[in-house]
Amino acid sequence: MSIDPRDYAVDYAQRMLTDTLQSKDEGGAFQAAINNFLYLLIFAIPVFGLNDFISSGAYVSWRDFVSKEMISLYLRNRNYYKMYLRSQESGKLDTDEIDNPDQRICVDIATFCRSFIDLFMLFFNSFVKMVSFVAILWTIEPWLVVFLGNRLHTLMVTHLGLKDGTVFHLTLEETRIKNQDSSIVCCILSSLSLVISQFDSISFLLGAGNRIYQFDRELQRIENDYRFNDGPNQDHVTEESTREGTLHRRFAADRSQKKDGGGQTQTDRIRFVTSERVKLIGVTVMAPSSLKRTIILSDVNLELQGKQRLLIVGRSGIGKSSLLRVICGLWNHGRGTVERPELGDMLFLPQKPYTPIGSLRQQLLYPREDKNEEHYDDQVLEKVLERVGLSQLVTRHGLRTQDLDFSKILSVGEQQRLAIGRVLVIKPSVVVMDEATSAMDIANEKNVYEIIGSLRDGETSIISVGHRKTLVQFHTHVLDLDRHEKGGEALRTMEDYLKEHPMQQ
Ligand SMILES: Nc1ncnc2c1ncn2[C@@H]1O[C@H](COP(=O)(O)OP(=O)(O)OP(=O)(O)O)[C@@H](O)[C@H]1O
Repeated sequence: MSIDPRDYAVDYAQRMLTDTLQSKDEGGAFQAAINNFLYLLIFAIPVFGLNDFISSGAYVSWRDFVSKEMISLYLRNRNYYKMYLRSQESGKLDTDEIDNPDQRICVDIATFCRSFIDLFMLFFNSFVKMVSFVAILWTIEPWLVVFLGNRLHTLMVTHLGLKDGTVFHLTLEETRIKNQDSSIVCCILSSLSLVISQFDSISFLLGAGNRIYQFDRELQRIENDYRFNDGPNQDHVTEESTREGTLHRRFAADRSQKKDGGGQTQTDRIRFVTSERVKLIGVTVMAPSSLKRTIILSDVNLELQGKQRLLIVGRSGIGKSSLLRVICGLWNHGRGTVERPELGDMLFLPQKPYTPIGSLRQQLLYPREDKNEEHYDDQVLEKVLERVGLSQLVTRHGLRTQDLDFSKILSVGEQQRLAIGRVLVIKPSVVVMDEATSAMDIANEKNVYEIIGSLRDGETSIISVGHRKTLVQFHTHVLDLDRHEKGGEALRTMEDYLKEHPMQQ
């Protein structure tokens, strides 16, 4: 059953024409009907056009706003990476696994906004139409409204089991009213049965809404963890705390005890302090399981000066990646203090870089926020790509032209070089690399370390984890976690380390 008001307007005009033809154009009624038809067109075209314009405009603006908010929350404070880690831990933690975050942002928000606006317009139009038709009916015969009220109830029930045509005939026969009245009955009936006819759209709306709600709730949870455990308040904790600071810490302590059923205390959180250099003081790293606190590494001490490049080595599973996550503020489970620059001044490069769907330019600017984007010149970015050996990508895809899923287009080695391009854009004071060159050939790996070594006049510190022997030549110091496990001095110069491990050369 059609419920588009345009159909009813056309039906109404057609019926007027038919009536005048049936009455054999008494008194120039046909000409009047033609004129009415023309007036209706002149009035209806802009009104219906405006209706579409407003609903499409509302959809685009709303979708744009919600998507930007979600993207900003997703990318802020490395939330995307924390979400990825949480999803891996979901078997061990009481968290929901959030699948396909990109799809939730791209598709679910669009589906939700579109369905909501379409349904809203539909219900609104139907409501207005029903009220106006009831009013028309009232002007024809007031008793019809009361009579039809009772009949409509029966027809609504019948409608569930009958085809539209049958309902139409039933309506005609039962009410024994004129053509106009019967079409009014159909209108009212279709308005009332809207929820049934729109059942699919309502299901889509609820499904998409639920997926967005889950995603948002998980992001808020991660964001709260950041605010109370890794965030700026915690970074600048001093003994002479303000009232606000005291409250924040008390809240964080209450919260962590509540969350871990009292099994974890405030002392099971690593303290972060902003500093120019990376320094670890008595850092113990724990696995983020809510049930059992397994210690991965205990009492690690380390101080890294500018120009120093640290390679973290040790057997598989000893805790190299976990230590990097702690340094970058992705994990805070454990004890001790981590001093490090502001997170915005550090760049963490995992083995498989995150490539949000977008243009080549957006890949390079990630994780910089949108508002800073225009600050970067296209030519500068093209030079960056040239330096990491990816200038052919500009010819192939353009810098701004296409939104692409680069994780499917580029090889892992190329994605890793793209991530190095981000280092050139951001020029951080500390670069943390977790097997970030593992898929590159030797020449590209050498080029990458030379590039990072040349940043900030060589003042950029590097902390790497990797198993390849070739990495030794690019680092000045080694943190040997195997030695640390045996109780020996873990931090040594590369020279000393190589005396003991000549095979690594
Ligand atoms: N989310 C987690 N929850 C519980 N345990 C974890 C979690 N992530 C890592 N672990 C455990 O912590 C230990 C250290 O893991 P990590 O990834 O840091 O080792 P790694 O030295 O980097 O290993 P590899 O060289 O193989 O990459 C491992 O025993 C691992 O199983």
